[in-house]
Amino acid sequence: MAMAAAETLGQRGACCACGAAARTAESGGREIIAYHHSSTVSARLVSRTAEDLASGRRGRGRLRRTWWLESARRSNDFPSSSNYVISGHDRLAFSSCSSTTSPSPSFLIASASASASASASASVAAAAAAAADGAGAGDTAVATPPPPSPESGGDSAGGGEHAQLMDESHTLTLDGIRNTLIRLEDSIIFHLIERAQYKWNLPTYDARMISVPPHNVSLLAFLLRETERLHSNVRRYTSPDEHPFFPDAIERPLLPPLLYPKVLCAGSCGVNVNPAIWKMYIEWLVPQLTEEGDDKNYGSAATCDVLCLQALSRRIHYGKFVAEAKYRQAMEEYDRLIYNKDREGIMKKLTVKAVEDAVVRRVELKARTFGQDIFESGVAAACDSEEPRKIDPKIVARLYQDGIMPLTKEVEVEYLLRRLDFPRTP
Ligand SMILES: C=C(O[C@@H]1C=C(C(=O)O)C=C[C@H]1O)C(=O)O
Repeated sequence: MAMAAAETLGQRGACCACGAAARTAESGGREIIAYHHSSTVSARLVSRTAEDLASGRRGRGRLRRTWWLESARRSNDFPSSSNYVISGHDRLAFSSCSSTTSPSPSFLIASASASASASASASVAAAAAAAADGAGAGDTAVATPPPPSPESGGDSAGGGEHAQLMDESHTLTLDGIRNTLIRLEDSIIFHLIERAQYKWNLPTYDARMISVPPHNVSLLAFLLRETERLHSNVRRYTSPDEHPFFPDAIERPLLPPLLYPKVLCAGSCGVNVNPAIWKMYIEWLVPQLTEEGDDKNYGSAATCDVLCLQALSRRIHYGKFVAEAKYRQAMEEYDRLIYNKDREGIMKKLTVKAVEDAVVRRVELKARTFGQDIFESGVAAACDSEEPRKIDPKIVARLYQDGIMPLTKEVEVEYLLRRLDFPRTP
């Protein structure tokens, strides 16, 4: 079927997945990204200007149309000049590969010329990311503007070469990612212990009690926003595991861009559950964690809050890497669930109850251990004693059980639902 549609377009190209012959049509400033992908084949048309394509610059790509070949076959709705008017500025690529067992997720890009393929790959991924933003997101998953693109690095102050980080995408393993999550537990618990030394200090969170100009927001919102703005200057939010709470505050980095290995699919930057993390933290966690009342240490409390929120966000959005690793282990099955938009089925498939139980047991023990005093004699209170701790271990266990893990899984699901629309950049 793919071949038939490709022949309708009547042009030539090559499938980067398996080297099979492919068909493309090209004539200018728009492009269709086509890819075959395990059991599904799809084609996407993303509009970009001819100038953007020619310069390899990231344009404001706009998703025009997606064809799913499996459903297209049923409805006779093939991407052809009869159901989409291919203008003089359209470029189309369409994989003719009929394989249903591609070795890895991949896609085919119609580049302006064969020699431009490398930069075109990057810019098409950027266009796809931009299209993801335009598509919007669900209740908890809020679209974040993609970080300033490495391709546009010439504008950064400081100049210099793009630094290419080691490409470790091929070593992405679930065990490796789980180890990172375990290490992040330590950071979260230590930050919570720091915050717990101050009282609740409600005025820190209520703009009616302390309102900071110019946006007249709460003290915490002000401090976090300004922290993010400052950190964006040193390219914090160009890292795929960092997500801002205030995307509108992000500025262009002063440092030249780092080129991160492309591990996640291009649409992943559209998944940002920080609004839900913020709500959970302020409305549930802080009141549980702290002693009720007001000790006037609003600035100190807010400083701790910033570190807690950033650590929570990092851990929860690591779900994208978890999802990618899980996807690579069972592509065919996930493809089917994603294709059917089976949110519940995806959630069921990625949930590992035994791992979750172990996480809850471990974080409770860590909180019990880290939250005790070490005496000069070097003898700490016995781990299982009921000596008061700097933090209630049961609250940390509940935080993971009812907050962190459900949100991590929400990120995993949202990421996977975008996984076929935006394949991993090769
Ligand atoms: C993160 C994973 O995915 C899910 C989420 C978990 C978590 O947030 O800790 C634990 C197990 C899974 O249900 C994983 O499998 O490790």
